[in-house]
Amino acid sequence: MWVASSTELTLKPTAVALGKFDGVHLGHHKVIQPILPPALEQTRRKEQENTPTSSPTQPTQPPEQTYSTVVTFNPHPLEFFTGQPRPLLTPLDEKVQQLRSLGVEQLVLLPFDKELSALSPQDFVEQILVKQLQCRRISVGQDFCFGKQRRGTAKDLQLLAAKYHIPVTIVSLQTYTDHAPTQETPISTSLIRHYLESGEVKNANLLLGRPYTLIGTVVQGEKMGRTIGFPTANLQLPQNKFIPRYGVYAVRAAIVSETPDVTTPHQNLGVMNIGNRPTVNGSKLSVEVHLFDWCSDLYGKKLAVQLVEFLRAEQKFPCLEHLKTQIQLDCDIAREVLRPKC
Ligand SMILES: Cc1cc2nc3c(=O)[nH]c(=O)nc-3n(C[C@H](O)[C@H](O)[C@H](O)COP(=O)(O)O)c2cc1C
Ligand SMILES: Nc1ncnc2c1ncn2[C@@H]1O[C@H](COP(=O)(O)OP(=O)(O)O)[C@@H](O)[C@H]1O
Repeated sequence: MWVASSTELTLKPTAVALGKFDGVHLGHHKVIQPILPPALEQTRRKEQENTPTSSPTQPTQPPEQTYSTVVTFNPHPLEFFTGQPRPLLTPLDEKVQQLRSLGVEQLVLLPFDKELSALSPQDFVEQILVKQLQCRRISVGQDFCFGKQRRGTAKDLQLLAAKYHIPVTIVSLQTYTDHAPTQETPISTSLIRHYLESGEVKNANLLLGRPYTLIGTVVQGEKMGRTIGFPTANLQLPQNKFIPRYGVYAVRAAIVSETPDVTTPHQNLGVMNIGNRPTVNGSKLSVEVHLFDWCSDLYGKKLAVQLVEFLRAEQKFPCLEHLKTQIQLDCDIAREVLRPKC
């Protein structure tokens, strides 16, 4: 997938899905769907790529090729306006990986600055979408707002783009059925963040359409884990990764290459602790995983850890012996949680 940090570097013409897409959740999938080339078209393109010269059987006038493009803002507009770094469900690398798996060909990161934030809805359409991105088709969510002070709505976009004969698909908010009595709740990034903050991992995973995943490089810790019989791989996460509720989780993990593939099976089962380790008077955040049935070195490797279930809050134990007993219990519970159910 091509990642462009400006419109000059963009492959054109484009079919564009617009939004922030943090999390790339099930609602986002629906917004992205209309800009993806149909399966048949994808096959044709692949065939063309493999054919060195044009063959007489090819259609004489193939439809114009557009690049399926997700257009988003960098930094996140909230970060720009508040000056506060915003932790993300999917930092850039993970977002790229998720979009690629959906079949998106290009990600454009529009530099969100004073100039861009001051564009009127009309100027945004004319300058960015029409002139710079050569947009042929657009898809947005129903609640999409754009232009200066978020004045433009999805309907406005539809009207403005119609002047240039650009069709705009407005995707209604995807909902999921919450607890009884069946209540339809819109899927949103903020709801997923709420679930993760409160340890409701299963709900978060349901809305994401996949498990929430922490991807990081294994770094050295204080080498205490091995002394209590539970070595833990300490993960260094991207600085802006959203951290879920502190505590202990049942997890599935995979050792991944530099560019992790979403299809990598997460075969290694284990337990993860997220917190500051009050028992050993730790003061900074540590994210560490103990893998079951594993005994070799992981330093420097990249691990992708899927959160499956929140087991308990982090506690301060009176001594390491008590912590050790509790971790053994955590492992037993996690094995049960992770056991394939028939
Ligand atoms: C499953 C699990 C549960 C843990 N629970 C706690 C806890 O409740 N309180 C705490 O202070 N530390 C907890 N820890 C963190 C340990 O204190 C930590 O693994 C140990 O200090 C070793 O750290 P090291 O990897 O830097 O050597 C937990 C670790 C694991 C793997
Ligand atoms: N089952 C296991 N789970 C996690 N890490 C393991 C395991 N077995 C061996 N290791 C290795 O041991 C290291 C963790 O040992 P530990 O004593 O906790 O040291 P550190 O404090 O550096 O994390 C991991 O980084 C990894 O290289």
